[in-house]
Amino acid sequence: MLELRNVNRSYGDHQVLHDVGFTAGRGRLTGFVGGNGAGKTTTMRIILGVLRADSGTVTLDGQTLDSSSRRRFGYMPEERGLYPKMSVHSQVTYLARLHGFDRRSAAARAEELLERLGLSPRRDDPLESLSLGNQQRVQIAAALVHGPDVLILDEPFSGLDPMAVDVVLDVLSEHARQGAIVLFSSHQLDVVERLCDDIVIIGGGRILASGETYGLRERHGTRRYELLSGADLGWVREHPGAQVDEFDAGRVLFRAEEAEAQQVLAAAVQRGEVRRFSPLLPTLSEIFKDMATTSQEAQR
Ligand SMILES: Nc1ncnc2c1ncn2[C@@H]1O[C@H](COP(=O)(O)OP(=O)(O)OP(=O)(O)O)[C@@H](O)[C@H]1O
Repeated sequence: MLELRNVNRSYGDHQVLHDVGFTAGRGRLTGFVGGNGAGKTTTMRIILGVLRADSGTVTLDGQTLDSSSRRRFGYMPEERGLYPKMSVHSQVTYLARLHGFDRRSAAARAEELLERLGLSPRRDDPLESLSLGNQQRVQIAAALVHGPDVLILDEPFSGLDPMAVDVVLDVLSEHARQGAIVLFSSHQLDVVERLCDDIVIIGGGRILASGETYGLRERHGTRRYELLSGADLGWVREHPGAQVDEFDAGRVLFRAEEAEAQQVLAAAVQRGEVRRFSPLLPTLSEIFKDMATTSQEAQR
């Protein structure tokens, strides 16, 4: 497990991280989300040891990190840094060689990753001739080349089309299933919601929430309910404790506490055939906006 505790960091007299603490577990995908300037990249750089924390600790399986344990890390930075003129295959092979693979296994490892990431047809093309999305896949191959124990990715999905998102997701999930820690930042909350086991939300340099994605959605906010009936549902608007968000004759979307929602359901059964009654969890995007607003208000 990767664990951060009470990590603080300032640039000059501007404090950008305030007692940041969270964990990222083995075998799981952990999404790190926050708005622009929230502190994601700064936190990731501290984990990687390229930036020092002013105070606080980062440990891996209980041990303080040093340069030797960090050799088992893979990193995909936000600013991409590969060789534009080199061919895709040579590039990934070269990086594998730097990590100590012999010539033959480096070439085989590169081949395997390019195949997995759908890049085989472009293996001999120079990086600069690839689309940005494909260059990004090469960057992911570069981060994975040595089978890292801890994989940290800054915005790995930005600029990828939905098919490419799925390809990359498969590769990352498979890597996590082999026992690695995979932590990545993303602005794409729909993607994070769909694919992450755990989530860490940061706002203004403070951790606003962390834990299992589903649990967070279950715990947070007032539930919404969708009710479909053969009869008109206009009466729900007058029902005490129910706040209607959408209404269209036989369909209503409303917010309510559990007890009131059950009363609405009972009343609907009295009035006609209920075709569907389903609680809807808030989306990550709704939770995130809510938390970001609350934290901005708290800091004013
Ligand atoms: N080298 C630096 N010198 C001064 N301030 C910095 C430096 N790097 C980052 N900051 C500031 O630290 C804060 C956090 O930045 P950081 O890059 O960690 O955020 P982020 O969450 O990664 O943002 P984004 O999603 O926009 O990339 C911002 O206010 C930023 O302006």
